[in-house]
Amino acid sequence: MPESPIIRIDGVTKQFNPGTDRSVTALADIDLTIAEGEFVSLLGPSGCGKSTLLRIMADLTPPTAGSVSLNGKSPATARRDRDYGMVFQQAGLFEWRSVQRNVELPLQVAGVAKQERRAKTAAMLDLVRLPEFARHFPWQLSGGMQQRVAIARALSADPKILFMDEPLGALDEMNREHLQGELLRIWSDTRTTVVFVTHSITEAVFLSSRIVVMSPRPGRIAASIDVDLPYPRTAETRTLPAFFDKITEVREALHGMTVAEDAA
Ligand SMILES: Nc1ncnc2c1ncn2[C@@H]1O[C@H](COP(=O)(O)OP(=O)(O)OP(=O)(O)O)[C@@H](O)[C@H]1O
Repeated sequence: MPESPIIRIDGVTKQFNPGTDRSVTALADIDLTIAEGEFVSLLGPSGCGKSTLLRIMADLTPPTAGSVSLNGKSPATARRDRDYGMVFQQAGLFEWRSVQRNVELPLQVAGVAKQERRAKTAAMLDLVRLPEFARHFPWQLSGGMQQRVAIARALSADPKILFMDEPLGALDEMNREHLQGELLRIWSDTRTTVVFVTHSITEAVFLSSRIVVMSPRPGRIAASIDVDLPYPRTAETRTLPAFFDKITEVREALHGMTVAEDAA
């Protein structure tokens, strides 16, 4: 366990609509620590609470019990200090703003002067390899390019942490694999800590330094699996026996848990 984790989750439980007949316990007793610079994927069956856990970390919904600390602060303070950025399945760009003006929006909200905003935005568009699209509008870009803009926007204020909720889930397979490679390059350039929600075992193994496997509802942590494949990972990584072995190990962790639940 990391000594001074950048993310610390202690005893988090989440109940929706408590005390009503629509009450749902989405998460139970989650303890998790994540060290600076890790790339951690949350993996588990649909409805196990992956998004809910991410949303609790990102101060989008409060836990019913337990606590979260980000960079030593409460999620609300970390949000104010722009310690984290967030990317969702839909890029969520503002259609009436150019790419440049989408990316600079968090800096504008933070009151950063125009010249500095423009310089930072240019650097971010270089990072995601879209420098020539600064003046385009979102509708002029492919889905994959829109997601790159969303990543540039999430990183524009230099957050220490990047929360990603199935950010590549809407892309076709080829685009998705390409963006996985790009995401690892961006992660290695920025050294941001990434927490990534996905349904895909292959995606989790390719990207992550560690995979946290969650059990069906109520979501609990069933396993934490280190992915010791060396970085940088490339198309060749996908052909290695060690890659397939890790996929099998993760699949068995998921399957074992499902069988145990079925037997219960
Ligand atoms: N706002 C809400 N009100 C009531 N129940 C909710 C709410 N949000 C989520 N839930 C329930 O909490 C459980 C966990 O949902 P969550 O979206 O976190 O799961 P998930 O693992 O991310 O699922 P998926 O992989 O399908 O996106 C589900 O049973 C869901 O129906």
